[in-house]
Amino acid sequence: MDAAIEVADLRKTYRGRRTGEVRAVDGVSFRVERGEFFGILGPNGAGKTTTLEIVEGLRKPDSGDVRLLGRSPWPHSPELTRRLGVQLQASAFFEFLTVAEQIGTFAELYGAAKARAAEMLDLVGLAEHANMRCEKLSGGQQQRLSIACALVGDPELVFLDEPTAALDPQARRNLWDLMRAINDEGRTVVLTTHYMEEAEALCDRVAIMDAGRIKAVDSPAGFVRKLDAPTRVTVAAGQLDDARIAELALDGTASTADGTVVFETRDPRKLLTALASDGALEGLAVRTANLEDVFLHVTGREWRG
Ligand SMILES: Nc1ncnc2c1ncn2[C@@H]1O[C@H](COP(=O)(O)OP(=O)(O)OP(=O)(O)O)[C@@H](O)[C@H]1O
Repeated sequence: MDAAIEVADLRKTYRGRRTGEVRAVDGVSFRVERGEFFGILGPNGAGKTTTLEIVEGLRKPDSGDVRLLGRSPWPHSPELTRRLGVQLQASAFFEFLTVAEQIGTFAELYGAAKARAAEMLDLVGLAEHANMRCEKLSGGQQQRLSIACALVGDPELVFLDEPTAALDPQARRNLWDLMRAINDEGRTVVLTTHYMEEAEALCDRVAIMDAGRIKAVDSPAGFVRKLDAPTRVTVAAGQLDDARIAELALDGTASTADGTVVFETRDPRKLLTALASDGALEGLAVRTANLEDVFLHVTGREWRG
């Protein structure tokens, strides 16, 4: 079977009078399998939206090739469009329409049944707001409505461009559940995000993007495993004397600052057992490497999501 997405060597340069030349996408290639939850993670301006818009067939690249479900997005074909669900970063709703009218318009465009529109509103938790005008919805509700509109045509491949940007943590978690459910139904999902934890929590594989390029692609766990970074164990100072700290640090490092002792070890189990038997667990914190450390390693830059 064809891959869900195959992208080869995409390039796009914007030319502005004030900004000069910006190489927004600078040789991007990747492949997404059917049924995958694929993330494109990168800071603001990395080129995620431009990449996604090209892949969706909304923007033409300067060069490069895109295949969606085995077909080129150009020229547009209704057969292919019907199999795609696109949620854009800034959704423009017809503000005078109600929620039901808005999604009804999308349902008509996709040739979907009225019942399907109601079902989607239910799925995203907006059924009781069906008669509310779109302009009255909160930010989170608008994001959910735009996802419902993207799903109404029952797409195989769903694109979500930073759907949780600017949402409060609770609304973000609710959307995570919704995105998981969409993928669990067998749909391929492509998500752009600048939230590390989001990519870590949702994606089967993540492409780390920076300055127009994809720097690496792997599963979140695979990235961290390959990094082979030590575990950082912190306890409150004052529970261990210097000699014991040095002894416990034998297979790693230890430093004391700001009232805490920080160990870096490759054998956290042994260290934690020793700390427990010393009764020195006050202020304990254990931190393993995460995608933030991976980003630093892969790009040579601190994460500034
Ligand atoms: N229409 C445009 N005209 C000129 N420059 C643009 C245009 N769209 C994007 N850019 C520039 O291209 C670069 C990549 O932008 P893009 O929006 O693709 O990145 P992004 O990773 O999606 O960032 P964000 O999270 O802020 O949307 C940025 O430097 C941006 O300023």
